[in-house]
Amino acid sequence: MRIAVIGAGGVGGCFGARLAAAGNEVTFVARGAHLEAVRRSGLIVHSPLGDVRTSPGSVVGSISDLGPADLVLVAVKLWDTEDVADRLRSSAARDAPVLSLQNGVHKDTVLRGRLTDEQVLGGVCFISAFIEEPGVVRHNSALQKVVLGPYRTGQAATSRNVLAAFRDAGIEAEASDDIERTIWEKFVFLVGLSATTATVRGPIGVVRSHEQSRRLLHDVMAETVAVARACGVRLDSDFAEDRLDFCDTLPAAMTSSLHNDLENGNRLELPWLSGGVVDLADRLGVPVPRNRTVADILAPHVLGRPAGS
Ligand SMILES: NC(=O)C1=CN([C@@H]2O[C@H](COP(=O)(O)OP(=O)(O)OC[C@H]3O[C@@H](n4cnc5c(N)ncnc54)[C@H](OP(=O)(O)O)[C@@H]3O)[C@@H](O)[C@H]2O)C=CC1
Ligand SMILES: CC(C)(CO)C(=O)C(=O)O
Repeated sequence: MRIAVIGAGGVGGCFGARLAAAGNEVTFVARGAHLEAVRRSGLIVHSPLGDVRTSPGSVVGSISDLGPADLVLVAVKLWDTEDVADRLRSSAARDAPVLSLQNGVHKDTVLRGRLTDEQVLGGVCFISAFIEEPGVVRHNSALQKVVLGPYRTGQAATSRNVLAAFRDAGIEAEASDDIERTIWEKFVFLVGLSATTATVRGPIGVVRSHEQSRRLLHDVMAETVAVARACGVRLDSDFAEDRLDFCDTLPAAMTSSLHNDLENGNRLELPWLSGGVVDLADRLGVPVPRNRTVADILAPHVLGRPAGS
């Protein structure tokens, strides 16, 4: 399969390198120092599942340099989604099925609005990975999973082919018959994990073992469930309790990419996490005081470490 991976960072780098190692013709789109390093030496992925190195020729510097593809994976941070969709629309890969592995409930709305409705599949991924230095991605744990599915019945065969490509590459991959709900299920958990680990500035082990931060985790997720239900997504009313039980099964040291980005002084995806919950809630008239407070506390950090801190 000819696979274009837009964004060769933690997510795109890990999944793209595994798909390449399985014999797919993978082309990464990268930029800056990362692009130069991958051009020189290939993309190196250090992983507890085994290290991988891609060939130096497998990267281009712009979406407009892509050739025709059988699948496009989108793995950029959420603020780059509009730009990626616009560039993709005028590239040689414009007709390929598109699967975004990004977080949140907004990304596919953006992609479906700017590309064709028929080409965008739904998906989420579960992994913890980041760019350690230009050309090098570090995969932190054995967790490496995708869940994907069609938004429309006409996409069923494509969705099955993409699922098979992931599985053939040794990646845990599940089919969802209600991908919108699956994306919201991950969102509820992710908003809770991100909000609490970033504001407590500690991993889930710390958050869940203190009464007040544990209640915060529950309440942030319960508010997100209420917003999902107001959007018409069929989540059970006690889904936050279910996710709290799930949080108790996680390794104590686990944290969120938002918390990592905060600690490293990077730009944050907050406007699409607790901030995104607040925006949706305001339109729907759902009270979300906990998410609003989290968004307010972290607001000074959204564009990176604030001057003077
Ligand atoms: N990291 C993780 O563990 C997880 C992340 N996710 C989600 O996956 C998405 C991607 O995150 P992550 O992999 O961490 O992001 P990274 O920042 O590690 O990687 C994104 C890469 O894409 C590059 N990029 C952005 N736009 C373009 C473009 N137009 N052309 C070429 N390269 C481009 C960025 O470059 P530059 O740095 O110059 O902007 C960066 O190198 C996010 O939505 C995140 O929430 C989901 C699960 C886990
Ligand atoms: C929760 C996790 C690690 C799961 O993939 C994630 O998506 C994130 O922190 O961005």
